[in-house]
Amino acid sequence: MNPTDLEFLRQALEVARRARANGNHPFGALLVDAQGRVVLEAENTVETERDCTGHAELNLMRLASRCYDPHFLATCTLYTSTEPCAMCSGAIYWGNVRRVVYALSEARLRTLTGDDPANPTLDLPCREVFARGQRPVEVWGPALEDEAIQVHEGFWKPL
Ligand SMILES: Nc1nc2[nH]cnc2c(=O)[nH]1
Repeated sequence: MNPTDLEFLRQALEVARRARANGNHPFGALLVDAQGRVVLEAENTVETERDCTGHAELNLMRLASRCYDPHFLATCTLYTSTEPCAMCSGAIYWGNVRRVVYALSEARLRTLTGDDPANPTLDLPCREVFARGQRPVEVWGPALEDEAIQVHEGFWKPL
């Protein structure tokens, strides 16, 4: 990880703040090419689209595979405000993105969401999902967790 990675992670936290302001869960993701250009960004849309698969990273990968070919995607980095869940890790893998940088870990997210039925955390580290694939995906994180937690402050309502 380098200082540029931290800048892009902070941008992903901004996207997560926007998702929350737009009535969704506080998650956001960015796709950045090898020249350091942000080529796509996506918010979580679970509430407004009434779509249980509307996670930020899955929305990003759906767009990415429509807009770009897999050779290009292999040169990009996906930045996300929270570690990708198992579902999103699958989408990242199938889409051929080879580098992921995340802020908040899934395990730390679980300490915030507790037993809130809106987020029954699937606590499976993305590294474990990627390790089962046939092609490597480099993963960096957690990073900036204290900043990442702020985006979730007061959002989740554990029973
Ligand atoms: N990383 C991530 N985790 C989630 N858990 C629930 N929704 C999301 C999402 O959009 N992104």
